Amino acid sequence: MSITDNVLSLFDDEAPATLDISQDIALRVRNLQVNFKRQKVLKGVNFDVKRGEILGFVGASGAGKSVLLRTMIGLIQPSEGTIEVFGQEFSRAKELRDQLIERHWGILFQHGALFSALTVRQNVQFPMREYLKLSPRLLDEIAAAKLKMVGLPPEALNKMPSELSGGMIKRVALARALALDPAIVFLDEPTSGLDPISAGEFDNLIRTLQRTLGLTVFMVTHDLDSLHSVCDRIAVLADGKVIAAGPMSTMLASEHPWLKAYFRGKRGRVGATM
Ligand SMILES: Nc1ncnc2c1ncn2[C@@H]1O[C@H](COP(=O)(O)OP(=O)(O)OP(=O)(O)O)[C@@H](O)[C@H]1O
Repeated sequence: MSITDNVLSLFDDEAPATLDISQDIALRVRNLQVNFKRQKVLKGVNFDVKRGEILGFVGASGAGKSVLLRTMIGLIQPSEGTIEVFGQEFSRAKELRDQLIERHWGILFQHGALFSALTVRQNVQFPMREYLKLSPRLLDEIAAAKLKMVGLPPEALNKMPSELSGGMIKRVALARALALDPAIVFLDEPTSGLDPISAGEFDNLIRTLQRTLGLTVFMVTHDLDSLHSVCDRIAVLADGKVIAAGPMSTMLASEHPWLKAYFRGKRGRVGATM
């Protein structure tokens, strides 16, 4: 039995020593409800994210996508429901088990959320310093490797976030999200604020990383191009619930008024005039 096993057993007899990331369902959300005072934002959300897929999550502005994402990563406490990460219930997990689960995911917040007083290198190394005990040399080597992975040159390592373009900030934030070799990545509007070419390149990067690293990706997005080009499946949030989930072909075939307006409306690819 390892030291981790022993410590875990002090907290909870049934706490696992490791997370079984080979399970088919990476994330399972059931009857998730979130209330703010009298406002019910999530009214019983149900969906799965399969291991290795990119799930795009859409919904009208204010529908509750950010609330859902923040609840899934433990920043908001749900009033009801469960979130399972590779079969382990996250919402009721004890502190140490939380860490066990959090070790397996990376998060890219909407605007990158880099630490402005830290260099790119320090930003990418931040999660490693928090969770791993590595030599400074190894930390530097890993930071350089992660940066290369997201298509940035080694010169970027010593830059401050204020010296980076919006696209570079997103890439550094992605490198930081990948720092702990996560199994799951949460992306909050990854292409927002990028020009169409940079957004397309970022989509390709996500797809390439998902394929090469076998990542599971949960992505909140308004970007129809991303939904068409990188998402394996799409889930739609409306009235506090998931009203549809499936591949793009299912979305395009739906006669639900909101889905029709969103995917086949003027701004959708099908409805767009050249
Ligand atoms: N901390 C909070 N306290 C109270 N209400 C909140 C809080 N966070 C979000 N809300 C409310 O929850 C609802 C959903 O907000 P949320 O930001 O999740 O929408 P969204 O779908 O992400 O929208 P957008 O696409 O515009 O980003 C909104 O009515 C918002 O005002």
